[in-house]
Amino acid sequence: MLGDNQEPQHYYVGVDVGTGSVRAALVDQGGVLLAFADQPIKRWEPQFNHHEQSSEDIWAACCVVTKKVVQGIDSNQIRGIGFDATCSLVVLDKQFHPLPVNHEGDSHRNIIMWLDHRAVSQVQRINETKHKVLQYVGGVMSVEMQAPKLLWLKEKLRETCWNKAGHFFDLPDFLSWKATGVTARSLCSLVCKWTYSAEDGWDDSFWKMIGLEDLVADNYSKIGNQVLPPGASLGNGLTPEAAKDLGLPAGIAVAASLIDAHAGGLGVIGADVRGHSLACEGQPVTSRLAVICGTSSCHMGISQGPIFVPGVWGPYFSAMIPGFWLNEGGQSVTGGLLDHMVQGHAAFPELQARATARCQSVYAYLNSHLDLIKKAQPVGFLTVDLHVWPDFHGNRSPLADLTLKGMVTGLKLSQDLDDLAILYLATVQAIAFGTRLIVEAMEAAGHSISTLFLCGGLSKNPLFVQMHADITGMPVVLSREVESVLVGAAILGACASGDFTSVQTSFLQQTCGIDGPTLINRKLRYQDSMKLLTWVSWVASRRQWQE
Ligand SMILES: Nc1ncnc2c1ncn2[C@@H]1O[C@H](COP(=O)(O)OP(=O)(O)O)[C@@H](O)[C@H]1O
Ligand SMILES: O=C(CO)[C@H](O)[C@H](O)COP(=O)(O)O
Repeated sequence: MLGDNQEPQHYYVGVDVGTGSVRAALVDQGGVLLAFADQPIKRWEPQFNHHEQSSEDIWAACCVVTKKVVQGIDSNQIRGIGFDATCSLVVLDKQFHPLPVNHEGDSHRNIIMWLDHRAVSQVQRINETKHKVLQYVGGVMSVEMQAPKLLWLKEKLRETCWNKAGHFFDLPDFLSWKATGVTARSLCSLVCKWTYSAEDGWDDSFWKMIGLEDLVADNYSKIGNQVLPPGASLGNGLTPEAAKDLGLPAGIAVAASLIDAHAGGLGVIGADVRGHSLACEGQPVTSRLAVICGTSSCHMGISQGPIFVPGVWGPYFSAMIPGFWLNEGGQSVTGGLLDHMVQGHAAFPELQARATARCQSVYAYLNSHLDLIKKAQPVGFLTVDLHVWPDFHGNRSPLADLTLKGMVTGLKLSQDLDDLAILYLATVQAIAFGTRLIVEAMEAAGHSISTLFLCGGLSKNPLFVQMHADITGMPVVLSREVESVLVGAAILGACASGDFTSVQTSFLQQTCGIDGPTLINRKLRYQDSMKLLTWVSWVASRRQWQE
């Protein structure tokens, strides 16, 4: 029961749609996460580099997890809901029904996923235009953005998809439409993936130059001509139909969404770090780099003015934190690469059996196995002659080259569990070196970064976190709340509810306190510098060879 002076408790729901699963959380007005649920989602790869999903499957998963987290809660106390999602392309017809994005005509598969690389020829032609909008995506458009995918649909599926399409949504905007019936797009998705400018709006000449003039003729109604800042309240809130689906009251506030990496950035970048003797204490928030590590890793750095970093997406105005410019570095597969390397190894069945016997995840088992095999030797020595080049799915940043492939040097004939553990370590190190290259490119262009703030599934892996500290030489901060991406989504809902005036004044500060033990040793240790020297000379020789 509430005491006389006690305010009634308010709750917010955050929903995060990642590549592999959908998660939801119930968060209170102090930013504390009270309930969590997750649910896997389907994914199809009908041919190499084509990756598809289903918007109906994803919405159904959102409903399952939301119903779970609000169970037992008085629905009158739930004030708002926010969504974030991967920046995948959802295609619907004029009546909002799913349209196929594949040659098979399977309309269930109506999403071209963010990591889909089918539009290679289209993105090459877009980049050849050297249009000025490309300055705002790091100088080179990525095949993972929406314009090349739209062009692919027009060129390859004109009859079955393009001519019938009524609505192309970024997945975060699809979810807010599904919840409210409002087709307004978030500034975040349009600026980051669709070449929209927060200051100047759409650039007609770009769309005409790349052969998508029909979108202009239609006044952009298919891709968005009403744009709202993330966290803005949409329409009349949750529709009765969506409310029934989600198990929430109709009419509660629904926020304009964020892309998942941006929700993670919002969830961690404002952390209150006082009292931990960190370099960033007393420094501006622009000295922090949020690194959101899931299937991919995204490196989010903000600045007061625009900074143009070759090969790093942006600068994007107000796309993550209102009033700040954003640069977004990225590695297209990180968690996805670790899963690929580990699951594809001959010793994987043995690893799985041993991890299951100990009730551990395969990664926890591998980390303890590395502790055993390194014995008195420092961990960096284990990989002095084994190197991984991690661009198995091209290089997003800073080389911005989708044609790059992965590589492993130093392999032997043996394929036992020790070899698997060492290959896994070398892969983690290669990913961390990738982050270092991105940080160096951002700093060379004018960013001044002193501290990394990690979140996402990979931040639960202590080896991954430690290697990022060792290899970048920077302290790594982890939020007390592990599910920071969901906190970011809930911040949107809190903002839309009107209980807070902006995303900055929501419970950002309270939420992102840090734990003592999560502060990571910032010193490069000797063993790691051994690896550093060999890797850096290997990278240098590989670059020479490419040139
Ligand atoms: N407890 C854990 N320990 C180690 N790695 C983990 C753990 N949980 C998740 N991961 C890694 O994180 C990745 C998934 O992260 P997640 O944020 O859930 O991804 P997504 O948002 O892309 O669905 C997996 O590829 C896996 O490698
Ligand atoms: O490009 C993106 C963000 O800008 C993708 O949405 C993101 O990389 C995919 O996220 P995750 O790896 O967590 O599933």
